[in-house]
Amino acid sequence: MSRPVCVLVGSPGSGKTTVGEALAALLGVEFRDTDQDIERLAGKPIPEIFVDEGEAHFRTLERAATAAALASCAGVLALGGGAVLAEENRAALVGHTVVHLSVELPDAVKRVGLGSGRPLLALNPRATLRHLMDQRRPLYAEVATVTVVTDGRTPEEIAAEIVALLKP
Ligand SMILES: Nc1ncnc2c1ncn2[C@@H]1O[C@H](COP(=O)(O)OP(=O)(O)OP(=O)(O)O)[C@@H](O)[C@H]1O
Ligand SMILES: O=C(O)C1=C[C@@H](O)[C@@H](O)[C@H](O)C1
Ligand SMILES: [Mg+2]
Repeated sequence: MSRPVCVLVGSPGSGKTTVGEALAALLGVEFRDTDQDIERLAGKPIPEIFVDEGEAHFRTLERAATAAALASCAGVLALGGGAVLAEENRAALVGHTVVHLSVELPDAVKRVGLGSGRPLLALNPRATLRHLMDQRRPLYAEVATVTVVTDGRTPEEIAAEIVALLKP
């Protein structure tokens, strides 16, 4: 059993993967991302899991991936944007250092763009993102031990702020 140095949560486009990689490099620790774990185990990209098996099945895989990563990651761990929806995942985060990367709609829309790879945002990304963010904001706040604002800032600036926050 090991525990992550910190766990990153936040909306799609908040920068969990990008900031997480930069943060792990600064700290000299491994970077782990449950979305990548799920894709590796399933042998296909997340959009294909949504199409072939549906969102409920993806959420089942996500609960298992979250529990496994919390128990085995000793570095920086990024969770999926929707992981906080599950009470089981929120309960599993108690006692961990959880950093909420906050982002407001304009920056989130710019970052997510019209790119592929985010099945929930395939239709009407702006309205869907607004709805997801309104629904999840209280859940990110519930699990977070610290919130870091990301709007208008580079991933490197954000990672450096987190390093400072993690110092005892
Ligand atoms: N602070 C930032 N400033 C500008 N662009 C950023 C910033 N953070 C991330 N990005 C860009 O936004 C896009 C989304 O970032 P990223 O994939 O890291 O988000 P995420 O939180 O991991 O999303 P998801 O929940 O979908 O996995 C990427 O193209 C990334 O380069
Ligand atoms: O916001 C969400 O619900 C998701 C975010 C991504 O990280 C992936 O976990 C998946 O595309 C679902
Ligand atoms: Mg990501």
